[in-house]
Amino acid sequence: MSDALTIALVAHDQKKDDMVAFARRHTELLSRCRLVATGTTGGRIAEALPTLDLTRLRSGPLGGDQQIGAMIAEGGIDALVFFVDPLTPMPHDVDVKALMRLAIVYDIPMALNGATAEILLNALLAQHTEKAHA
Ligand SMILES: O=C(CO)COP(=O)(O)O
Repeated sequence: MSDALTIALVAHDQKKDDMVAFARRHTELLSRCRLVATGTTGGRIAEALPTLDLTRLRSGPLGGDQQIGAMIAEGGIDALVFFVDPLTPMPHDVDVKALMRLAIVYDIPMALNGATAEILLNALLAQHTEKAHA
């Protein structure tokens, strides 16, 4: 799995069920990737899909978003799926913004809602399959 893609998965509390459902729908592709996730999101995904290769970082409000941002800056993340809750104020809003900002700075494919995440994952799958057959 040395050339496996590394995908970061993050979801705010109101979006965690959606993230688990998303991961379930895409278990086939995700099982061929390395996954990193913020703490609680990662816990929920690992509980539902224990066979995935998933590294849990700190919880978002305790630095998990920043850890993923640092990984992006170091070239360690190929795509970010971040299910954002736009209706709830967050104490770590600055961290959320900083993570999105770094994904933009480093031009990392970033999906912030379910519809875009579906398109992103399908595109990654097509790209990766193409590469594997090149
Ligand atoms: O708060 C988050 C992203 O900003 C997500 O963190 P958790 O996955 O630990 O809930």
